[in-house]
Amino acid sequence: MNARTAEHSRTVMTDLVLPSETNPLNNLFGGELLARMDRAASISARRHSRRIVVTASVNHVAFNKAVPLGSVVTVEAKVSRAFKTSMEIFIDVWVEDRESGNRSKANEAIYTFVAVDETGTPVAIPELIPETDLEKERFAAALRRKQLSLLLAGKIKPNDATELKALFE
Ligand SMILES: CC(=O)SCCNC(=O)CCNC(=O)[C@H](O)C(C)(C)COP(=O)(O)OP(=O)(O)OC[C@H]1O[C@@H](n2cnc3c(N)ncnc32)[C@H](O)[C@@H]1OP(=O)(O)O
Repeated sequence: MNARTAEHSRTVMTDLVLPSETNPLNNLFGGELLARMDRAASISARRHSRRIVVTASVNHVAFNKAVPLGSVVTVEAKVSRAFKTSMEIFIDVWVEDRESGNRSKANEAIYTFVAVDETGTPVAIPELIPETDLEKERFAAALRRKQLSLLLAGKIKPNDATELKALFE
């Protein structure tokens, strides 16, 4: 299986914030943003693996900045590391200023997707090659995040979270 670059999986989705997608403060509803991020991450995971992919976990979400009604929102997803059958996807959310056109970072999230066959059984995926400094940084920390997610889900024992333990040694 040929390794693929992180850039190969880059997925960019740009859309408006409509009235039906806002909360009582007229800002984008959190669940709507989660759905947009899930869609972009799913396409990104599919581009890397060329397989059916399912969301296994939402590892991290930060709603740092409210996104007002009418905003132009860009969701950018990229695979940050591929393991055996699972992939970590980093999602950056940008909002475009109407007058200047400048983009500012509003939110970010990290999702885990698993590639599966037609019966839903996990299948092996290609390795990921990080190229830029940011891609390399995210790649390096991904194993630690995977162990944290598995630990919180009760799927590994604390002793098996070697990367996490190393932080405290
Ligand atoms: C596109 C969509 O939105 S689909 C809708 C939402 N998602 C779903 O319906 C998925 C439902 N869940 C499932 O089908 C299963 O739980 C799966 C396929 C995600 C995992 O199946 P499991 O039987 O747990 O498989 P298994 O234990 O072999 O894990 C598969 C991989 O997922 C990883 N994984 C499983 N759970 C987690 C988790 N909570 N956090 C991080 N990684 C996880 C495992 O570490 C393993 O990774 P690796 O092979 O790269 O080392």
